[in-house]
Amino acid sequence: LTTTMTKDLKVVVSSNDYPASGLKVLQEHFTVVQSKYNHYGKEGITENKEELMKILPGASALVWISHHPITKELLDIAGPQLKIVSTVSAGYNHCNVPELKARGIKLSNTPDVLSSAVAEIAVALILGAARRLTENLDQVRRGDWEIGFQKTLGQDVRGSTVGVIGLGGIGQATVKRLAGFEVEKFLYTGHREKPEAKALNAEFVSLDNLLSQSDFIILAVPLTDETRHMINKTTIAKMKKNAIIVNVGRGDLIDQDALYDALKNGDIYAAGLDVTTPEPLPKDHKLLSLPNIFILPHIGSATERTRSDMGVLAANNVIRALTGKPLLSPVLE
Ligand SMILES: O=CC(=O)O
Repeated sequence: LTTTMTKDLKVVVSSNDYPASGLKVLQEHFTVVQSKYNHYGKEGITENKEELMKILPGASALVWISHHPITKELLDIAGPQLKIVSTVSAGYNHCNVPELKARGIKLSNTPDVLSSAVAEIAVALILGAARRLTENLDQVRRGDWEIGFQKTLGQDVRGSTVGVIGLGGIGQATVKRLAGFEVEKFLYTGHREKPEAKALNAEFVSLDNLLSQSDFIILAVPLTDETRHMINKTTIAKMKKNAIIVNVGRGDLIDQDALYDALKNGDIYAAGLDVTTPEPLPKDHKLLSLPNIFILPHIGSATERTRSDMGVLAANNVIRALTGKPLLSPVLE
């Protein structure tokens, strides 16, 4: 297909804050219609939903910037010519894969390009939780510093055992970054042993082993029916008392009621979360009443370079789908 032919094809971009670099790639090939609204912003979901209802009909591709679900209704409104949903995220738990599959619609995501940025946030969460940054920042903000040698003491990463649940791109990038912290031992668990683990000095163990041995437990798995609430009352009971849980995957990997109880009762030491349920977390949510939790507002991939790379990859997947070529990062094809 030549560009003049593909110019007849309509590509819908679901939000007004898609990176300019990605938009430029799309506009060279297609007629791009972009929503005036941001899924997350003040304008909110309702306005954007109405806008999408207006702009979706006739779309050949949908570039999806949000974790709001891809519903049957949206797909019906788009129409049978829709060839691909290109989600600008690594996670695709919001994409209704069975429905896309049933309709023969392709799905792509943006893994790998975000692994280092998300790993940097995993390191930030580790340090934030271990060094009690929530409490310590509070002291600075209040102008009421605790004085003394044995004040709010934290935990070392040096000499610790770090357990990674899900040694994919993000898990591997996190281990690489932590290598300089003099970690004693890296463990990981997942469906199968990973060839990359050898070079990282990471040992494959069962989930139970990882839970009972790790000082830091890092969640870097996708959210699926299998992983939903994998951190719960039962699995927390297997952890060490000084365990620190870090989550850069999805909020629903953790049963937050169980996490709250464990942090409140001192059954584990702390948690660092970049993802929660819901997002945004209401400011009166009970998790925010805890001193031993360090929460960030889902900023894992939120750097200029990474978001731009994600935008361009999503655009290139659209080009490939609409010109009959294999996707660069397929989920479904
Ligand atoms: O959460 C972010 C992503 O899945 O890319």
